[in-house]
Amino acid sequence: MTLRRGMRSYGTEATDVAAAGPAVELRGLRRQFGRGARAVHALRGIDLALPRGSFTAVMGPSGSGKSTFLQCAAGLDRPTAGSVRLGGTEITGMSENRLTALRRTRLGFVFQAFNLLPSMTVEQNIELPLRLAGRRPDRRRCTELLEQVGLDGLGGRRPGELSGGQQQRVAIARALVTTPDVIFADEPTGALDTTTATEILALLREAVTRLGATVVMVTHDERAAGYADQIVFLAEGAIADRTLSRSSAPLSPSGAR
Ligand SMILES: Nc1ncnc2c1ncn2[C@@H]1O[C@H](COP(=O)(O)OP(=O)(O)OP(=O)(O)O)[C@@H](O)[C@H]1O
Repeated sequence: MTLRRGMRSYGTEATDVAAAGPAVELRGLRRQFGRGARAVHALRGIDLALPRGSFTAVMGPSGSGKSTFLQCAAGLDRPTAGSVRLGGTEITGMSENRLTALRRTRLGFVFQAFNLLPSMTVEQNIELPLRLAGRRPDRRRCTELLEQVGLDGLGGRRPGELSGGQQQRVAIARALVTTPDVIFADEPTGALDTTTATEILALLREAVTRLGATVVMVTHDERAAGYADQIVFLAEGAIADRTLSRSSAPLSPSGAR
């Protein structure tokens, strides 16, 4: 499965000023649950900068802080300390309304359980982020995305009439529709068989390589992580290691290539 050429590219369209900076920048990120003797330090000071157009896998044992990392980086949870910049915008301290608006317009999400709305058609699911952001649904864009993810002609179906792999393709199209700064993927192949998982990972890889999308993916699966440019290993809430997965280009200390 490959993304077709001739697609809308990412990059300079919305935020030229910020375009030069990293897509994701985390500084001294801490997240503590509870207090005193019962405090759990889920994140203990994460420093990480992810360039635009990069694919990062986040791995680590159960309880190492992967979900907390994703939630804080995507503005779904508030860190106890530190800062999160997305597409050059500091989100720490943002009001809930502004955060919601930012998530709708500038972030994409792909979940293990697909999280499509069953009563809506495929096309309506893909257009949903545009509607929520108060933007006009764009039929041509939707058709283009359906082609890109290999679902031509299936726009009128409902999610229940699709296979798991097809549903995840819809979720990827939905994540791409707003041309977001970052796509956060949480175990996107966790519910899929090996062959289908490979197709979905190849699709995410191509969204990065050909469209210039930025993907941050939490996964337990080493093979899945192999599709990323780099793997960040968490252990007990800290970055224990970082390895380049596909490229041999060295990473600078700040994480930018
Ligand atoms: N809401 C919460 N309240 C208290 N502790 C929490 C909360 N959420 C997470 N934790 C704790 O923070 C730590 C990190 O949890 P997190 O879910 O981020 O790990 P994970 O690496 O995603 O684990 P898994 O791979 O099992 O999903 C764990 O010790 C967990 O018990």
